[in-house]
Amino acid sequence: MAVDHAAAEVDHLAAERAAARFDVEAMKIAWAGSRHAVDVADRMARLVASDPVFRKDNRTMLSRKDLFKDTLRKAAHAWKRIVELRLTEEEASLLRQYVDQPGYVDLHWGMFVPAIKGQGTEEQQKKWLPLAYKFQIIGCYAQTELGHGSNVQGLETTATFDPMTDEFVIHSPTLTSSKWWPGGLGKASTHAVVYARLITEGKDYGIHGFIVQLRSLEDHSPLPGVTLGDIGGKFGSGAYNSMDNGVLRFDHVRIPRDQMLMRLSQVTREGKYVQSDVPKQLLYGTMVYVRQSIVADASKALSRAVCIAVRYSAIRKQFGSQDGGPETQVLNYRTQQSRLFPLLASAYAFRFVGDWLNWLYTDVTQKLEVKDYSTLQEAHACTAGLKAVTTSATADAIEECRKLCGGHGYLNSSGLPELFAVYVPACTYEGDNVVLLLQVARILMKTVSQLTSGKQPVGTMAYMGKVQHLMQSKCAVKTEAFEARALRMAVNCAQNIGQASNQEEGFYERSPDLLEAAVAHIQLIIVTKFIEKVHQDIPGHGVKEQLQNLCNVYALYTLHKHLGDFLATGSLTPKQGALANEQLGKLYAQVRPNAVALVDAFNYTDHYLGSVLGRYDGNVYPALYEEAWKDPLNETVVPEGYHEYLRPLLKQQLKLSRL
Ligand SMILES: CCCCCCCC/C=C\CCCC(=O)SCCNC(=O)CCNC(=O)[C@H](O)C(C)(C)COP(=O)(O)OP(=O)(O)OC[C@H]1O[C@@H](n2cnc3c(N)ncnc32)[C@H](O)[C@@H]1OP(=O)(O)O
Ligand SMILES: Cc1cc2nc3c(=O)[nH]c(=O)nc-3n(C[C@H](O)[C@H](O)[C@H](O)COP(=O)(O)OP(=O)(O)OC[C@H]3O[C@@H](n4cnc5c(N)ncnc54)[C@H](O)[C@@H]3O)c2cc1C
Repeated sequence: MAVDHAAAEVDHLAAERAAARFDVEAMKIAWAGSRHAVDVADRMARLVASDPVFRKDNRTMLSRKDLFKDTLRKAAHAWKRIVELRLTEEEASLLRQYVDQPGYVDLHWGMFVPAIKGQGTEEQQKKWLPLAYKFQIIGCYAQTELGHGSNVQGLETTATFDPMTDEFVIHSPTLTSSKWWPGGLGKASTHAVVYARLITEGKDYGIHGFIVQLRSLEDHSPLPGVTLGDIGGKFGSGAYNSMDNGVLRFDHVRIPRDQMLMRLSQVTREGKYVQSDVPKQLLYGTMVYVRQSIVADASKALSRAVCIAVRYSAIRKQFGSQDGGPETQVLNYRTQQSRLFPLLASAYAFRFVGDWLNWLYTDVTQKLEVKDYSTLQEAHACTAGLKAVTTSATADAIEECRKLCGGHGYLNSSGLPELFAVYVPACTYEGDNVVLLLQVARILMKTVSQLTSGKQPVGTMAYMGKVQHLMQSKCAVKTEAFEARALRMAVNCAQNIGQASNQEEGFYERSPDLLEAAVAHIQLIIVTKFIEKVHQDIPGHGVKEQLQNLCNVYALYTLHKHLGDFLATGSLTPKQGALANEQLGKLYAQVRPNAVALVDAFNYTDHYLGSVLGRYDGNVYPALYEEAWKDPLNETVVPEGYHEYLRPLLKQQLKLSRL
């Protein structure tokens, strides 16, 4: 009798869900942060999923032009719904997230508005923010240039004050000074916050922000002296190609003096440069804000990929059939578990560290308001380091999830190729990950150098104050091993740098080791924040136990992967390393029956997941089969080009064979 495999697969997910040993509804709350957060996210996700304008299953088949127009349409429709339904800021931001298509609105809300809020005076905020809030202007963040991105101090665009007219003259003096990359700039934005070298009274005062109008509010044409366009197609189909990353050149464009963002410093009517009594690093505040939100996004992207891979691994069967019975679910293979479960644990780890980072950011912002700058360095180190570590891990993990799904993972309909293509630039934008880790390393070296002077490190560096203990002990406790590893790596670097002829040369020579020391420090933060989370009161049957397991998986997997560091620094013995690996195997066995329910707790709709492999109902094979027929190539049975290229070839071969 023929077996209906498709029906059997659907039952399989039901069986997986029934086998879970914890309360999934309670885990949804632990993941989202509160009952309210679950409810509002659920409502917004369903609103988007049920609206045909937000359809995205055909996205990878659209031409660039159609894709961009589709993005404009979705953004306009989203705004219409936000206004009609009088959505709150929280609801509106979730709605945009679930629309799930990069576009100019991300930069408008994510960078243009925050830049004005952070760097504009109250008066400037009063003038510009209402326009931005009502979409009477569309803004982008124009910092990076063709020749300089990482090195912000190296930007070349100039803003020269003209006291005769009380204006700044914005100019692109070279090809390499062309603004290059800003999202939303290419086709949509009417305005930009432009970063340029401020020159007044013949002196260059370095990089400052200016609000510059780029396009007419009447017909969207570029204003005189402004040349701009899109920089061209990007990696992958669909993916980030919905975004109009742009190029922009200025030919002596004049703006009123009061369009310089003047919260951090001012230029007077006479052209005098006046520095406010705030640290100049606040110029980088928008980047700090976005870096912390990128950490939160890492857990979203990673959890989507993991959700697809876990559900599909429960459906997919290969080998192991006994007497014609069913084959083995690939999720039962130990290798599949050892590749997949650390990624599941990382999704939870990044979620919780992201929540903590959001708290830290809010705390720093409140302190800044009362001119307390004491935690600015901590905020910079944590946002930069966590952004780098979580995005690199997530990009690698999405690709691993694609491989975990075998051949079908390579199909666009699996959702994984597009997810990877959209996600991978996060390793570069908002600070190249290596450049950001080197910032963390600089702060680590500074902290180590201050240890001898008796200055007690604070915040996430506080563990370095236990230097005497951590440099000597063998570590029995997990966190202590992570602390010892991070501290010893940093101290080793500092000692090696100390032997160089000068500090900068030493830093340069030792930069590969410094990167690893920075990663070790950041991984310690992630492990610590996960442990702190599981020590909290977490309601719901079995929820705390599951999170404890995942926390152990994350810590032991990280330890296993970086065992070389732990052994080389003497933070663990080889025997401890082997025991940790043994323990990891046992933990995977505990995760196994709960895996499907643990990804259900992310509470993603099929629309948001965008994957035939990750469908909630597990009905993978009929969906894959159906999806294939939707490809434009299948619109005709005989392909276009047959008469031109295939038929003559085949006829020719036929003639030759008759000879
Ligand atoms: C919810 C909404 C989210 C929406 C998000 C939408 C996502 C859309 C997708 C993509 C958007 C992408 C946008 C972009 O990419 S915008 C461009 C981003 N560009 C960068 O990130 C550039 C990276 N480079 C830098 O940040 C800097 O150049 C630098 C690497 C930090 C070096 O700067 P600089 O040369 O000035 O500084 P030094 O290294 O000499 O350091 C001097 C001291 O300053 C301290 N420092 C540096 N940065 C900061 C900071 N951000 N905050 C606080 N302090 C900082 C540094 O530690 C030094 O301190 P010291 O005490 O030693 O003097
Ligand atoms: C999709 C996307 C969207 C973007 N959106 C915006 C936007 O909206 N607005 C905006 O202003 N910009 C935007 N950017 C630009 C982005 O911020 C920069 O690309 C990023 O900061 C990296 O800078 P870079 O391109 O100059 O890289 P580079 O610095 O040229 O990096 C090249 C290589 O050099 C290495 N490197 C650089 N400096 C050092 C160093 N000191 N030590 C060791 N190695 C080093 C890097 O690790 C990297 O391997 C976007 C970029 C992308 C890809």
